[in-house]
Amino acid sequence: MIEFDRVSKRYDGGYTALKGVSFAMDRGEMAFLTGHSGAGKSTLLKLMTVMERPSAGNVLVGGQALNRLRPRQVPFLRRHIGVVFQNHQLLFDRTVFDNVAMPLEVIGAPPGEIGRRVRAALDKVGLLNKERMNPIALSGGEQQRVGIARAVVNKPPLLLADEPTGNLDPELSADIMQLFEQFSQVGVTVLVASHDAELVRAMGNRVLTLREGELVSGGASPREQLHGH
Ligand SMILES: Nc1ncnc2c1ncn2[C@@H]1O[C@H](COP(=O)(O)OP(=O)(O)OP(=O)(O)O)[C@@H](O)[C@H]1O
Repeated sequence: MIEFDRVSKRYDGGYTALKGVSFAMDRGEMAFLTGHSGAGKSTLLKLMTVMERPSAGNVLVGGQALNRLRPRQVPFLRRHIGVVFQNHQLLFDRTVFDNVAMPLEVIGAPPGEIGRRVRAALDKVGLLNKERMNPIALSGGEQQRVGIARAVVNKPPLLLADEPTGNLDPELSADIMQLFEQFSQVGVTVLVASHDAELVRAMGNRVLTLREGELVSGGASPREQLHGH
C-alpha cells in the first residue's frame, strides 16, 4: 500500500529533513512512526499526501508513483487518504455531523448517502448520540474521535495520523490507538506518528524510527521482519 524507495527531502532553505528513507507497508498493516522532534516525521507524512514532494527517490501509494502524479490528480489521491491531526482542526461553528460530513460534501455525495455514511463513521467512534452537538461542547478525547470519524468517512484505504494523542491523557490515548487498530483489522493501512514511546511500546505494532532524517529501525518489509531481520 505504501512504498518509499530511497526518499530524500531537502527543503528550499537547504535543510535535509529526510535522507534515503526506504520502507514498505502492506494493506491492513498498522505501524508507528517515532523519532525526536525535527526527525522528519511530519515531512514523511506530507510526502504521502503530496503536501511536499521528495528531492530524490520515489513514493508509491496504492501502487501509484506519486512523482508521476499531475497537479490536477492530487485531489483524487487525497480522497483516498484519511488524515488525523493533533489539533483535529474541527470547525466550531458547525455541528459534529456537519464536521464529519465535510469530505463527502466536497465530492458532492447525495444527501442520503452523506447521512448514512456520517452516522456509520460516528457509530464506529462511539459518538452517534452527539451528532447534533457543537464540537466545542465535547471533551478533548471526543473531539479527537470526531476528527477520526471525519478522516474515515470516505472509507480511505490509508489512514495517516500526526501526533493524534498529543493533547490527551494516557487512558484516552490508548482508546484512540485501539480505534486505529480496529480500522487496520478491516483492511485500512494505518501509519501513526507519535512521541509517546510508552504507548507505542504497549501497542506492540511495527515501529519505524527516524533519527535526523534517517530511518534507523523498522525499515524492513513485513516479510523480512517475520524472518527476524
Ligand atoms: N517547510 C519547511 N521549510 C524548511 N524546513 C522545514 C519545513 N518543514 C519542516 N522543516 C524542517 O525539517 C525538519 C523536520 O521537520 P518535521 O516537521 O518533519 O519533523 P518532526 O519529526 O515531525 O518533528 P515534530 O515531532 O517536532 O513535529 C525540521 O528541522 C524542520 O525545521
